[in-house]
Amino acid sequence: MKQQQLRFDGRVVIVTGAGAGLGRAYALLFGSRGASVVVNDLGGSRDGDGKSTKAADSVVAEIRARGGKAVPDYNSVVDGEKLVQTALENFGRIDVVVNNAGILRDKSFARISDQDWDLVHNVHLKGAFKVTQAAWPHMKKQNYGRIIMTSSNSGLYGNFGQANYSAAKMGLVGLANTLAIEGRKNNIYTNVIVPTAASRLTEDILPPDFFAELRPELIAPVVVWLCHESCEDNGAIIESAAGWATKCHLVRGAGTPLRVRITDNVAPEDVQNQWNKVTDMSRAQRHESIEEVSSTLLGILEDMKSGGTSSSSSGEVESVFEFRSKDSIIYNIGIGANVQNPSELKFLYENHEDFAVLPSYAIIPGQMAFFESDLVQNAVPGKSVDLSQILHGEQYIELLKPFPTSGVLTSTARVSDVMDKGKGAVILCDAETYDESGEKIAVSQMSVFAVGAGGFGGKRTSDKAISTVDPPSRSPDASISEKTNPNQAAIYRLSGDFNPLHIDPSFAAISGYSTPILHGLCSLGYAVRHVLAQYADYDPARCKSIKTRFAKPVYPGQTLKTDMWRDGNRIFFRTSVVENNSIVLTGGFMDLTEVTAASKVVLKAAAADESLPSDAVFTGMQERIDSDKEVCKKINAVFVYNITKDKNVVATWTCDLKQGKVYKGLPVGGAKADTTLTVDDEDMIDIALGKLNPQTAFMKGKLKIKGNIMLAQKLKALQTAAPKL
Ligand SMILES: CCCCCCC[C@@H](O)CC(=O)SCCNC(=O)CCNC(=O)[C@H](O)C(C)(C)COP(=O)(O)OP(=O)(O)OC[C@H]1O[C@@H](n2cnc3c(N)ncnc32)[C@H](O)[C@@H]1OP(=O)(O)O
Repeated sequence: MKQQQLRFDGRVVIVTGAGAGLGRAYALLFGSRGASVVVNDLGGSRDGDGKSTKAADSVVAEIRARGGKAVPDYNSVVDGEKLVQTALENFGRIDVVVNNAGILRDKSFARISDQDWDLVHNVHLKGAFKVTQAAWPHMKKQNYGRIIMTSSNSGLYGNFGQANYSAAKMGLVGLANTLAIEGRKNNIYTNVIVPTAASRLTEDILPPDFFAELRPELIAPVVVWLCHESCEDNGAIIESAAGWATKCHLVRGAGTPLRVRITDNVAPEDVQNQWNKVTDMSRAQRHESIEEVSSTLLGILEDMKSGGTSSSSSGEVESVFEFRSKDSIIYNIGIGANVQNPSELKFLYENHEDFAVLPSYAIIPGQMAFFESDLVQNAVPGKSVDLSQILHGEQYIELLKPFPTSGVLTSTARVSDVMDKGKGAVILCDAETYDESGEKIAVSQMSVFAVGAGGFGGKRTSDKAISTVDPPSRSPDASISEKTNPNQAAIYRLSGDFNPLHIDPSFAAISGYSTPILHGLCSLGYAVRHVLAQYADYDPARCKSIKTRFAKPVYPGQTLKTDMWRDGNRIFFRTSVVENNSIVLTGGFMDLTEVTAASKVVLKAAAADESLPSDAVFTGMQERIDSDKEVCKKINAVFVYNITKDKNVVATWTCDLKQGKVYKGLPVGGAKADTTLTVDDEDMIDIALGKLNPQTAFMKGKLKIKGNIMLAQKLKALQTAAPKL
């Protein structure tokens, strides 16, 4: 379909300084689009001297020659009401004002005379004010108006020799900002154009070949669009040149408090200490209004009143983590995986049919995001956290999918809260990790204990903290002991935590340790292996979530003993150092997923199914049913698994864990992987318990099927009607 031409029939447009250059190009384009144009030009020279009717007349003649409507106006823009009068007398209304007229009086700052200053300001700033103000009541009355202010990169960025011009041009931005607010309710929109054009103002300033590409005709369409009734921008600054255009914004950094409490004063030294944060633009943002800016200030004051939380901690960073099979193996060795244990070969050999990375590896991408940013360093209000004094305090990880052994993952990370523990601060570091398809695969929370960063008047507890859980009071159900290698920290650090605390004796001494200590995540990795060995047949896919507190340091070479208690799918654990009997990991638990037994059966069946493509992938439970897993857990009955190729579901299995049976649903070739069944919870339970026929549920409108999947096939799959495996 052909796009409709943007027309201005019945609209009256004033273009100031329209005798040449940009103004002429605007006037001609408006004229060709049906507008009645007031071609204003005083006919003066580039620096504002002299007068002539020639310039305006010739443009009017051009417009008329092309069948358009135009009248000349020879007034100075400072007499704005006269220009508007010309419009009203000739065309009876005024709809659009393009403030374009301008002159130059370039001199280095010291040489600018009062006259140079006043003339430039008169034409650019006062002229725009006068013409616009004269048009304003008419626009208000008709409830319609479009205004353009012309600024310049000289204003936005400054330019040697143009102090008077730069100031006027930036003044026009301020004028437009406020007119955009005042005119909004009357449908009067004001925008700013920042052109770089070949004009008589720039002809001997720009290099000739560059100059040739800066035709005003390439900017005129941008201005004309901004003035059209269908353009909804108001208060925008649009830069354009050479057939290119972009929006510009003023932005503001995240900033930082210069004092902790509302009762504190600010000394110049406080400013000096915080200067890096004051000038940090890494989290700069555009603010839409003065109200928005004021309300952030109110929030900061509220923080100060409550003794300071972390207003500077609201930022989020994104980090990309690329890893290969080799990195997975190095991590597995780093947490003690050992070829002498045949069950662990799959963690050390990339060609093993069950090659896998241990599940605590899912913590690493999120942790790397914090290492790469200064989120932790800046988290405590009024202080810069000393990174030589941080300890890993606690860790939580939840795996939403089995973790891959290689790939490119993206993590988002933020400080979610900061607690003041007196002698230290506990910084809650939350992260989410996504795979290449954008699916969230892990959620983590790292607590960093910043020794010496407490006492800032913050709160002691946080509802955002994920709690540790004490084990049952009975004796452990099982225990595994294992000696770590004296090189354990030296190996573990190759997985990305290069904190010298774990390798450099002099650095460890500064932190008060006799020798470098083991990474907290290394000790945790040992405990994770112990739990998997004891309760999950070394299957990392069975790990759903892990939590622990690092209560005391561990030294490489020490023996770690993990005591474990089982309560359903929750395994509590506590780890101690055998040599000195000190408890080093407390409040630990690992939640195991229930469905893995069924997954295994499905995988085995899929592998034996010759009708499936050899490169089909097991993608786990269907998305929707996965999100209903609490329901599934309650009934312990039905899970549906998909086998996928190229993101298309090629086969579905249904597992009835209660009956211990697995059925193959009919292949549903062509269905998209994100095709989902949605069932409300009660019905899901009833269907799973066989009380409700899915067909009936569907007929009652309770079972909805989205996507292009064949209905009958899908229902059959859910009914588990296909032959048993
Ligand atoms: C930029 C990226 C950042 C990446 C960070 C990770 C980088 C890694 O390289 C660092 C590491 O791996 S360090 C090695 C692992 N961690 C450790 O060895 C720390 C061991 N823990 C300790 O020494 C103490 O618990 C200690 C020193 C932490 C606290 O002991 P105490 O000072 O004696 O505290 P205590 O009097 O027992 O309690 C005071 C309040 O603090 C809370 N708390 C205690 N231990 C905590 C811990 N580990 N984590 C979180 N909070 C903890 C207490 O609950 C108490 O608070 P409240 O009174 O409100 O209950």
